[in-house]
Amino acid sequence: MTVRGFISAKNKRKLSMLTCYDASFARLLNDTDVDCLLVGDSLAMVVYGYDTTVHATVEMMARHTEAVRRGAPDKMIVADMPFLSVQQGAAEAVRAAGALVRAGADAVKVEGYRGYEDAIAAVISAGIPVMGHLGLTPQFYHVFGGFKVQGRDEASRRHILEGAHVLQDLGVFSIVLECIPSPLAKAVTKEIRVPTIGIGAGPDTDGQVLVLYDLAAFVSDKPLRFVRRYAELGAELRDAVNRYVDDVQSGAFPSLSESFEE
Ligand SMILES: Nc1nc(=O)c2c([nH]1)NC[C@@H]1CN(c3ccc(C(=O)N[C@@H](CCC(=O)O)C(=O)O)cc3)CN21
Ligand SMILES: CC(C)C(=O)C(=O)O
Ligand SMILES: [Mg+2]
Repeated sequence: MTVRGFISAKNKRKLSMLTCYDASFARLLNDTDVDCLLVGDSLAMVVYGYDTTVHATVEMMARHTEAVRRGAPDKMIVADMPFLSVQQGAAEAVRAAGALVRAGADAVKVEGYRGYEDAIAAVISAGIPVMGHLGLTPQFYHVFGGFKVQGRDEASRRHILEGAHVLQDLGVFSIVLECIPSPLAKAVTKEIRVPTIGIGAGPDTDGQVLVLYDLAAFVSDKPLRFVRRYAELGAELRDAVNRYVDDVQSGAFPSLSESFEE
């Protein structure tokens, strides 16, 4: 899949995207049908254990993008522009986006738009495709007062609808819609020419994205409303670890065939 192919999928077939943060999972996902990998700044939470995504840095994103590219040579990769990387002017935004592309990304994703339209335009002018991201933009955690569904009041609805048009006019190739009411996601999807990718935005977007660790239930937290668990790998892995510990304690592991002769 290429950025061009991504755009032309609109009104033809649904797009699928999953987060990926390391080379081993990238190798696995490289051999699946998923259209696109997202090196999400959610890695600050999922991989590094922070409470929010504001802790992700350009260096962190670039290092993980390199790892994902090594593991998944054939997949389209989008890398998140981390907190404050587009808010410090166009030159800084281009520098950060360039670092992510040199690390192996095909495109970058930017949360929001208001106040940094110029920076988004500069990144696109530099030859780096940009994916927008509206609705629950987690980098605005401290403004929203938590991870809260957006687009429920008229001002927020208007901000999201306007934002979709502003981003389209700036030239983004796609827009992620996160945690907004389904009818609003449907309206945005109908109004704009580029594909929308939803997470917690209902069934009517042009595609869907999930965090791989959520889809596979690696962590046994209470599942978020918008997550479907396609596997229970967390429970399976915990069970495997406990069987390993039992075998170590009983001496059943390792066997002779798992050991070297003289
Ligand atoms: N593992 C993981 N999965 C994600 O989807 C994800 C991350 N991490 N980190 C970055 C953001 C944060 N996300 C979140 C986190 C929490 C809610 C949440 O608690 N949602 C409530 C509704 C909140 C409200 O509006 O009252 C829900 O019930 O879904 C939603 C999105 C989505 N992103
Ligand atoms: C949840 C997706 C859209 C994201 O931005 C991330 O994983 O960082
Ligand atoms: Mg993100």
